[in-house]
Amino acid sequence: MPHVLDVRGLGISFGGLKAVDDVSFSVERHRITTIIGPNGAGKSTLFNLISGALTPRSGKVMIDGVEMTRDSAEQKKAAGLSRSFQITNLFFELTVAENLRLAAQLLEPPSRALLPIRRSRRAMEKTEQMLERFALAHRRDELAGNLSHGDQRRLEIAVCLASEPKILLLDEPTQGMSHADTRDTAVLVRSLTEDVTVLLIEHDIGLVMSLSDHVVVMHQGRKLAEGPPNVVRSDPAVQAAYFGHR
Ligand SMILES: Nc1ncnc2c1ncn2[C@@H]1O[C@H](COP(=O)(O)OP(=O)(O)OP(=O)(O)O)[C@@H](O)[C@H]1O
Repeated sequence: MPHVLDVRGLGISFGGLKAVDDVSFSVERHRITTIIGPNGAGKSTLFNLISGALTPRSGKVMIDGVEMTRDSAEQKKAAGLSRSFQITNLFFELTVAENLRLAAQLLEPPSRALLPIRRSRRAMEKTEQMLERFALAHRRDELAGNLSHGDQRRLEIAVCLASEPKILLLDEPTQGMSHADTRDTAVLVRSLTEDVTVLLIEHDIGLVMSLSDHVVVMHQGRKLAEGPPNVVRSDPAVQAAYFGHR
């Protein structure tokens, strides 16, 4: 079976700057792979190249063995790649349940996509499932805009999952969260791997070490190292570049 995501020799430059330079790695199914690296290392650019927000100058992006390097973000989404970035997938003026139903509507075949949402049984069932799983059932009729920041981030992840993607790209899911919310989100992200493969960008090194199955270290646009968290952490090159000491 092919890897759910394969990145081969990916590169892009901005002016003279090689923001991502010849980066290759594979993502194993149902595991958590985390991209780390100092500010400006190229993590967000790499995510943009994978998700289709940017088109690479060189290299390949394969989803489930199919080359999709130059496909748009929408095409990649249809192929099962979903990206959560902060809370940008939410409609603040709709309720929690409505946000989920809209996303779950994508589960319907195109011929049924224009049915009134209340007649879409699959979307309704998925919505209920997500409300339970993400502990948002008691807030189902609240406007998304009125939720706490932590609940909004949780709803954002739920919305991404409601369309049953194969792979979920999470960009700093705990940024700006309280200690308690960070802990809850870590538990939640870990539980997601039952259904989906997770690719993360995360700065909180404690979280990276406890949550990741596999870590890819970026530095100045290049892949500096990759491996299990404890192996990567003790790598002298990573120590020097990322943790700032030798
Ligand atoms: N659209 C752009 N135009 C020009 N330069 C860019 C653009 N996007 C990113 N860069 C540059 O590319 C490099 C990599 O940036 P990127 O945002 O990918 O790093 P990062 O690892 O995500 O950093 P951070 O942790 O601070 O978010 C940086 O030097 C950045 O200034």
